[in-house]
Amino acid sequence: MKIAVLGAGAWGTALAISAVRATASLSPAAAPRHLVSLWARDAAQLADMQAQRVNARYLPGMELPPSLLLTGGSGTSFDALLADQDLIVIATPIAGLRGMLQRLQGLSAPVAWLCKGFEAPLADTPQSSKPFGLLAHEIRVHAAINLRAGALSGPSFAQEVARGQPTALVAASEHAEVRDALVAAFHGPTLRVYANDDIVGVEVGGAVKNVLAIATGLCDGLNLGLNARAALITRGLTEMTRLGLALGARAETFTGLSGLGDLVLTATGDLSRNRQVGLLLAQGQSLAQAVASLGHVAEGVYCARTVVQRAQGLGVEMPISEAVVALLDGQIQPAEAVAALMGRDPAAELR
Ligand SMILES: NC(=O)c1ccc[n+]([C@@H]2O[C@H](COP(=O)([O-])OP(=O)(O)OC[C@H]3O[C@@H](n4cnc5c(N)ncnc54)[C@H](O)[C@@H]3O)[C@@H](O)[C@H]2O)c1
Ligand SMILES: O=P(O)(O)OC[C@H](O)CO
Repeated sequence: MKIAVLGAGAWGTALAISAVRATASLSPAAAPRHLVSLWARDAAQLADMQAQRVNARYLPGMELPPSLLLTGGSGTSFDALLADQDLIVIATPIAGLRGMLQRLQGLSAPVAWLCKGFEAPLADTPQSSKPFGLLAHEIRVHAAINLRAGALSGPSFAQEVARGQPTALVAASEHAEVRDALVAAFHGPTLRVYANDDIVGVEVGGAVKNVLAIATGLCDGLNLGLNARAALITRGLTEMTRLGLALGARAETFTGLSGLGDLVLTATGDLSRNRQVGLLLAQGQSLAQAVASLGHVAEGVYCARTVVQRAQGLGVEMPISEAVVALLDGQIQPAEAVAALMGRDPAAELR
């Protein structure tokens, strides 16, 4: 297959490396499985990657296979890159998705995005017509309705995928040919790709787990204990599921890779940028300091308010996400967030 990956951050680079690799062997000299192009927005970063054959800014220490084509630029060179691809993968944060989809309008190749989150509400849109930030598949409806597209999601740290460590992902789309293209592109000896047609559930899971990972990072940074962490993860899964069901998702998706799977990984794995934000806030850093020290996007910081707004609009209770928003907005201190959650009235576990 010919595959173009648009965005040379940590995750786009890792998946590009993975798609080139034909076997479990990490030898850069092995024959490539697919013809893969990695497109970088930043000219200086592109030049550096071409010179060093490493993405030192976003995925240091991982050699780029010789057959991986490194490219950049816009205008006709961008159009030429897209002209004859079998799959186009958008590897930007959700903030860049709308612009990318608009540039891809009219293409017939399947398109997939990797971002997990809700788009921030658009500043120039009247409150009355579109008050909430959107999930990625909702952005597609607004920006490029004719594209056949979907999401590649699930529990996956870029560094582990680039190293060829065993990982399972989920290819989500209402279009079977998009799911099939993602499986054909990425399923291999070290990466299993499952298909799911519940894109709403997969995207709610991927977005909300980032907010919950901030909460568990905070919990662990405050040394509240393993009981507290297990409680946060479990009750977090409940509130994620409630929002998903209200948005039209299927319940089973939340016990799958993009629900429980990604929540466990991100809430407990120190490679998570969202968890790191919680850990740094617990140390007394300001949100600005925590975000600046990461150097990578932590989507939960940007979408927590939208998660809560959409839940409130649907009458869905999300107390953990609400506490994260109050904390990120500086309305409460970490210890007060804990007190607010523990001080809630008794409730039935199942409602
Ligand atoms: N890193 C991971 O392990 C991982 C795994 C799964 C999913 N994701 C998701 O993938 C998305 C990208 O994450 P990442 O880790 O690669 O981020 P990153 O911070 O490592 O890199 C982001 C990349 O996107 C580019 N970019 C930023 N804004 C852009 C815009 N408006 N238009 C075009 N390009 C833009 C940057 O130049 C950079 O190359 C996020 O939504 C993240 O939640 C990441
Ligand atoms: O580093 P995070 O917190 O953005 O998480 C990365 C992936 O989404 C984990 O699946």
